Amino acid sequence: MEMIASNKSFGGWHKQYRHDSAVLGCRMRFAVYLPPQAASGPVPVLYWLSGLTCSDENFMQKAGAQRVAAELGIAIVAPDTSPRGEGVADDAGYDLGQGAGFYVNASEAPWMRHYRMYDYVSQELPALVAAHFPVSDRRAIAGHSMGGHGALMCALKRPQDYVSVSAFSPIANPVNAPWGQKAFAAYLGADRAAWQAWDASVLMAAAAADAQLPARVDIGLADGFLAEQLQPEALERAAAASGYPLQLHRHDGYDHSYYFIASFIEAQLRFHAGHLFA
Ligand SMILES: N[C@@H](CCC(=O)N[C@@H](CS)C(=O)NCC(=O)O)C(=O)O
Repeated sequence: MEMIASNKSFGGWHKQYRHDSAVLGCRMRFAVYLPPQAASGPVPVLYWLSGLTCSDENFMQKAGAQRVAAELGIAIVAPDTSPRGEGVADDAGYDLGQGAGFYVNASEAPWMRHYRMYDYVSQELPALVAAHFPVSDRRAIAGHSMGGHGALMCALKRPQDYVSVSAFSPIANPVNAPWGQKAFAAYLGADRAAWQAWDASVLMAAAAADAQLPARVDIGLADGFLAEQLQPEALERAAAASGYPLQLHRHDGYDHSYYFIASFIEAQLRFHAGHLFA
């Protein structure tokens, strides 16, 4: 692991690293924010999964999360959104291939060789972070859009690994949305039965009572992707079906951008703190 950037921020440190991922079979970059409290002992950690076209940098540069993370004493880890590199399969579209890994493990050629983002964000990266940084085993997960869905999916598939989950503008039901259908057809194949295990609304509707985590979702009502791609009502129906403790907040006038995320990241961080420090 090689450190490639280090910036002091609100008394803590933003750092970027490169490492060779065994799971993805390529060199990856990720970012960490370490709050000042990390200098004197282990701190809980929030994983942030970004949306289409993003890298580890969008959240760290645009969300303005460092001030509140420093106050609360929460580390934040932001991975990239796909495997990367010249030898890694790609597509000309912004919504498939590099920058658009959808946090699934691909089963189809040519994607299956590198696109194993679920295993990367839920297992390889947390193990690497635990080995190199002063973090406790209290872990939460959050994300935006494709990454909002990824966060919900990770929390639903591995509830034992997290204490809480949140999302901004998630693609709530990808098996029924154009972005999700395009990506899942490529990564998982034509058989839609195989897609179900990677859809947060499908998983939430079936979540057993003892596998449910506190969940907060924030949606902007002026988000141009809301009706066609995001479909938050699918998640609401799923939560109602299983009794899942989902808090869905709708915000008038906000769009899909980081201006929206920056406006409510404090609320999401305080939500997670209530569980990370419980
Ligand atoms: N480029 C796409 C949208 C991509 C997009 O909105 N990406 C979101 C995540 S889904 C994002 O966070 N973009 C990067 C940024 O705003 O920093 C389009 O124009 O339709």
